[in-house]
Amino acid sequence: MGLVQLLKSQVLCHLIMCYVFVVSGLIINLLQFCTLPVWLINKQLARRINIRLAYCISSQMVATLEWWSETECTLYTDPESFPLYGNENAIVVLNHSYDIDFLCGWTFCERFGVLGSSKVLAKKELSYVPVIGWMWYFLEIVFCKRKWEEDRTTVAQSLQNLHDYPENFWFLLYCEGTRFTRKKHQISMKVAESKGLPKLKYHLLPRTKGFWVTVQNLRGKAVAVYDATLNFRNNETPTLLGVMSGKKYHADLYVRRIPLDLIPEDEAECAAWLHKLYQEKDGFQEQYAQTGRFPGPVKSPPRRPWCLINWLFWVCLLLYPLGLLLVQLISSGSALTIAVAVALFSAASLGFRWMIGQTEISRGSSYGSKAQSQISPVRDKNDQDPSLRLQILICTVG
Ligand SMILES: CC/C=C\C/C=C\C/C=C\C/C=C\C/C=C\C/C=C\CCC(=O)SCCNC(=O)CCNC(=O)[C@H](O)C(C)(C)COP(=O)(O)OP(=O)(O)OC[C@H]1O[C@@H](n2cnc3c(N)ncnc32)[C@H](O)[C@@H]1OP(=O)(O)O
Ligand SMILES: CCCCCCCCCCCCCCCC(=O)OC[C@@H](O)COP(=O)(O)O
Repeated sequence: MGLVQLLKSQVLCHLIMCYVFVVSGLIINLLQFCTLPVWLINKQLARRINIRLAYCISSQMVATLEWWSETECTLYTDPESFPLYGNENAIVVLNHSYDIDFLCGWTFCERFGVLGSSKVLAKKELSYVPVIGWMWYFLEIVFCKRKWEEDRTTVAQSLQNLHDYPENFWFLLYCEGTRFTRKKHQISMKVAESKGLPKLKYHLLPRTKGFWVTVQNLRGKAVAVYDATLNFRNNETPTLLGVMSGKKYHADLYVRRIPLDLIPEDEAECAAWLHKLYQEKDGFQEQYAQTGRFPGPVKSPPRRPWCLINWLFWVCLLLYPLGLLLVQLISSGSALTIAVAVALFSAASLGFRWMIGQTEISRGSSYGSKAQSQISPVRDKNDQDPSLRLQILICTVG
């Protein structure tokens, strides 16, 4: 291990990175809060300001991936679609199998110039995460409780609000609804079996309602669906801590552009369309497992310097006051002051670890792994015949 690599793997380095990220993030959150009056006077201006402020936060994580860990991100796509990426509004459908799949998604957003404006259908719990979750409020991110009866109106309304959004954005949908684990996979395949759907090997059974509501409500605004399938070379299982330790990963992303007009409007047909899409995605993953590559030519956009410049700016700005504080602390010689500082430092470290934990599949939710979370009583009563209901219940409990 070289000296630089050794340095990158040090906990102290990670703490400094987290310090810069959190303190700069909170400053930006505050600036975002200050845009509220602008919102009342000129909504589009407030949105444009918030896009740039959000970029200052998310691009720090992208810089960590691209410049610190030097992870390679390769794009497989057809050359005709390539010039359209970043120049139109699109719905992105991505597999949800890795701790850092969202970060790879962000990297492509950055390279196509839509990082600040990009959106996601995110679980409500993420809105409480400081910095990222708070930033998302001002970006008009669509949150869901993963309870359809509650989500159907709120999600549709939030999507409608995006119709006059002033800049191009990608709207990310993880149709699997939760991250892949063996247990969740087993359960979702039992659900697939009970619905007479073909089994998937590499994906959870997609949840179709969020996709349908998104497509319906973004019609006229988004023009395409980008079917994106992500994998990592050599069976790598990347983590955020790995990235922060300077570990270099190799991500491969296969993207197909599908015009939105080709997607059926009818809910049942749209659901069937999505199930078919996931069977195709599974096929691509199988090909990747066999050959180590996705179909189609490679057309990778290069990394851009802006996220690194932004990161260096915040590092320079925030390390000086931290150093000054440490010097003053040590020279104060007061045991009480030092004890308070140590306590604060420990609390901050725990907070940073909790934030990083949000990205870890091993600390993920139980959504999709319990029978009760899958069949709501209302839908149960209206949508399914009793024998099918019983069958699913037996399958999921079993
Ligand atoms: C050129 C480059 C291109 C691309 C680059 C790639 C990407 C970049 C793009 C943008 C980046 C932007 C931002 C990224 C940054 C950060 C993102 C970080 C994370 C946020 C992600 C999340 O939080 S994921 C979790 C939240 N999202 C979702 O859940 C979306 C999917 N879910 C749905 O659509 C759901 O339907 C719902 C949430 C709307 C409602 O959920 P609910 O559970 O209430 O209802 P469902 O109807 O889904 O469930 C019941 C039906 O499902 C059947 N069932 C039961 N058990 C299961 C099971 N285990 N698996 C599957 N299905 C199951 C059940 O039988 C019911 O069936 P019905 O037939 O009645 O529907
Ligand atoms: C410079 C680097 C400093 C890093 C500091 C820490 C940053 C923490 C950022 C937290 C971002 C959280 C995004 C998590 C995205 C995610 O993947 O969410 C999972 C959900 O989809 C599904 O959840 P689940 O049902 O639990 O699988």
